[in-house]
Amino acid sequence: MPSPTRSFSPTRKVLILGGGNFGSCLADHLGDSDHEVFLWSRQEEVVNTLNKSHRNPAYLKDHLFSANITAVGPELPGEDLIDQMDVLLFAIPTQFLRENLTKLHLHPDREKRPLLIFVNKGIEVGTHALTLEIIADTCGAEIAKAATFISGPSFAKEIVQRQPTSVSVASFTDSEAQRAALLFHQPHFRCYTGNDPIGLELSGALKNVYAIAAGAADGLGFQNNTRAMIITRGLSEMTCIGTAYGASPLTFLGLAGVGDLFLTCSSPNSRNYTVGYRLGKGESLDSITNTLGSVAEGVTTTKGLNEIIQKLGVQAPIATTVYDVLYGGKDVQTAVRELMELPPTKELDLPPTAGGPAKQLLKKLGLD
Ligand SMILES: NC(=O)C1=CN([C@@H]2O[C@H](COP(=O)(O)OP(=O)(O)OC[C@H]3O[C@@H](n4cnc5c(N)ncnc54)[C@H](O)[C@@H]3O)[C@@H](O)[C@H]2O)C=CC1
Ligand SMILES: O=C(CO)COP(=O)(O)O
Repeated sequence: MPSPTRSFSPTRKVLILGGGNFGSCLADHLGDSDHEVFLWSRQEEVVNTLNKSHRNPAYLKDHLFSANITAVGPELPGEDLIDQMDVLLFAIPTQFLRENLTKLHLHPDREKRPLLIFVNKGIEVGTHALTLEIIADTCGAEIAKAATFISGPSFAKEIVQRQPTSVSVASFTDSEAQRAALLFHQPHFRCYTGNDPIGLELSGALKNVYAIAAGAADGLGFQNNTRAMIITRGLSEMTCIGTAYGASPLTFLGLAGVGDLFLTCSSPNSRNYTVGYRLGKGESLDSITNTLGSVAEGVTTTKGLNEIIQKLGVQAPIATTVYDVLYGGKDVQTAVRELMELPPTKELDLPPTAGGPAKQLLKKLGLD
């Protein structure tokens, strides 16, 4: 039974960039809490239909959206709208974030610019940058330091039905994480704050790769033992990669880590799991991505992650195998057999934390 909404934050003007499943869902969530919400979509039909009938014709089609949402687009909003906003929330897939951030003009002075929140879960192809680094490159270190990230087990489809849900909210700037948490916090949507945005970002991006593996195992017809193995060994790999990167290993035990890993590895509602499932059934990657109708960040993240794994020199056999299946022409059956034939190893062998890519990123942000 959904609980009533309560405002933990005064009414805010919020612009959400990205009118897909998650952007629309969060617009609805904030509209329901009486915030004044603007939702940017680059799809004209989405803008017109949302404004006319509070329906999104492309995503979450069955849902009647909050009347507190005004859709804008298809052009990216200009300073006239942005300057009025208290909050900007980015729900744009990671591969398109840089091109959009480059076009926005944000005031470097904290008092003169909105709170910035990012909810995408991926690693940029080519640069293998996290979102923090994309923000630093496009908007500068001061803005990246104050950016806030939300991640955790949260299917859009279930949030709009007000099913009890919890997420992690992280920023290097505690006050910004608190503000974002209060904005979203509701009796049916709990927010927990933290100060390891690098670990939180890695958690959200990496779990998508393991969701592809779990889906593939289910598609091949394997059952519960196999899925539990992939989730647990996936968590171990995520923690090792994250620790070598310079994140806190504890972050991977939170909602953004094991919470979201568990969710997306066990549900056909996950696009990443679905990609894996269809691969396991023998379909080609091109055919799957051309017909999925929505983004599966794990497909591109697998590429960037593979480069990160090579650079860090950590052992991550499941992630490496997903890369070989997606991009190396390895068939799924052979991939499973080869993984199972690996010699025994220690269950958890955490690498040292010092000196990973996080150190360079912190230096770039002036936080070293
Ligand atoms: N759907 C979900 O339940 C959740 C999604 N996320 C994350 O949120 C992000 C967005 O995901 P969804 O909304 O689900 O994806 P989606 O596939 O439903 O929608 C993608 C949106 O991106 C827009 N888009 C495509 N190309 C673009 C470009 N060049 N510039 C700007 N916008 C562009 C599309 O028009 C569409 O509005 C992803 O990183 C995803 O991992 C995070 C938590 C939950
Ligand atoms: O991240 C998600 C829920 O937390 C959504 O997962 P998918 O992108 O795999 O659908």
